[in-house]
Amino acid sequence: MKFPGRRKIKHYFPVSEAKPILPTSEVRPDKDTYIVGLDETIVDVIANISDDFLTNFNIQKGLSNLVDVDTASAIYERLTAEQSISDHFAGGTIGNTIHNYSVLADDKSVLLGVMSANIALGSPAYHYICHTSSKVDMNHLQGVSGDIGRGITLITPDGERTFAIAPGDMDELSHDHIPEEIIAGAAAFVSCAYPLRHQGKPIKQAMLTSMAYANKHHIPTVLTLGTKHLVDDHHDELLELIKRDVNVLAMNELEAEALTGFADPLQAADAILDYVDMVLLTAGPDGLYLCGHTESSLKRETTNPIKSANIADFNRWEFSRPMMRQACENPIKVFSHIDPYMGGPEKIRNTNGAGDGALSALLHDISANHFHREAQPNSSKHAAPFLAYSSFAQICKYANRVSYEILAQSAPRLSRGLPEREDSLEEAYWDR
Ligand SMILES: Nc1ncnc2c1ncn2[C@@H]1O[C@H](COP(=O)(O)OP(=O)(O)OP(=O)(O)O)[C@@H](O)[C@H]1O
Ligand SMILES: Nc1nc2c(ncn2[C@@H]2O[C@H](CO)[C@@H](O)[C@H]2O)c(=O)[nH]1
Repeated sequence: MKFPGRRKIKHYFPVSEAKPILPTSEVRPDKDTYIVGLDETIVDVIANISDDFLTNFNIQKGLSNLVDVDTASAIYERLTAEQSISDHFAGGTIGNTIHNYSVLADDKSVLLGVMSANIALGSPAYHYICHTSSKVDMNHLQGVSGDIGRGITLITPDGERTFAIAPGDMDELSHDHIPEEIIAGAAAFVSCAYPLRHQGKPIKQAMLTSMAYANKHHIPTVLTLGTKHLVDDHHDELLELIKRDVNVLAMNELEAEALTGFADPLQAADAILDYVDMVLLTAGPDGLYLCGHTESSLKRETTNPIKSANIADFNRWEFSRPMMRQACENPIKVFSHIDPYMGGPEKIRNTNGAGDGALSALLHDISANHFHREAQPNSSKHAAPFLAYSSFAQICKYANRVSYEILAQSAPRLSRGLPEREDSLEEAYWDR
């Protein structure tokens, strides 16, 4: 486990202690610190196109559109004829998140989903495996006879990404295949709302079963919303699920508006905190918000400039550490916001996965807390049952920094961790 993010002063964090036995690729619930993610396994097929291309195929810009096999083939043929396919990457919003988590934490995660039982060279499954960290344990995937999903990722000249998803067998994950003991030993369970749009497909029940196991074993449950029209189409069902099963909810500002009716991210986050313990809300060029609860007697005041918007002085307590609302005697809401790291990269070619990157940083902080609590239970860090290792403000910095890296690499999966030492300008940023 690597230390999450950077800071001037650290508590003792036993990262360099040698592991007592030989490493294994398979997660051992009683020994390892890991997170579990459930996803539709999707390979992203990246192509640069014009805005007209989207209009011609009736694809809604900026969203994830489900397409039938014929439309997918027609799009694919056109892209091939125009030689506009630039690459194949492993994708899936949760696949990306746990891959990035494993790269950042340099530690294990478990992927639950399907995989083609017979993998041919150059097939979607082949690309998926090639582009996934070896720290992602794939021993619990369910074999299927067909292909995994293909997410045709259409990049318009403004850098915006739009998906045309051809599902293949990606939704065939059965609830019988969910390993309860693996979820029971995790630092967190993470999934996305996408399985809800495949009503009648087994993956929805597999996701609900996983969440029920996570709740049964008091494992923090994290859900990311996926795409705006999914929230519009499944609003009530989604809200019920969130209220019942979710501790941490992640989304962008469009999804937040669809869920709450508030276009203002802060008001939306405030409303969502009535249902969940913590909210990560990314807002593209406006940066990101991390909001949640802490115990009033443990709150810590920020030394950053105080910000006001629709909530006055909203970031006052951002140096507090997140807690589950239930664990607080007198819970207060805490709000933190950060502008994009260094204003964002000079040129953004592709915004795909920037939000997933922020979520993987948050998961790293949650699992680092789990790791530290197991290793140093008497540390003052664990005087109360905190949900994460760092303060809201510190996690914002880390999440923001990771999003920047995704934008700078123009790919949703990190090919390497963050640099050990940042250049002088960047170092000053961590110290602030
Ligand atoms: N145009 C931009 N300029 C600067 N930073 C940006 C820009 N777009 C995104 N970012 C950074 O990336 C983070 C996440 O971006 P965004 O809100 O677009 O995620 P998203 O829509 O959830 O993405 P995805 O669903 O593809 O993962 C932002 O909080 C910000 O830090
Ligand atoms: N699981 C899942 N991921 C998706 C879907 N549409 C887009 N994505 C992924 O979202 C990621 C970016 O957030 C991309 O890498 C896509 O693969 C979908 O329908 N289901």
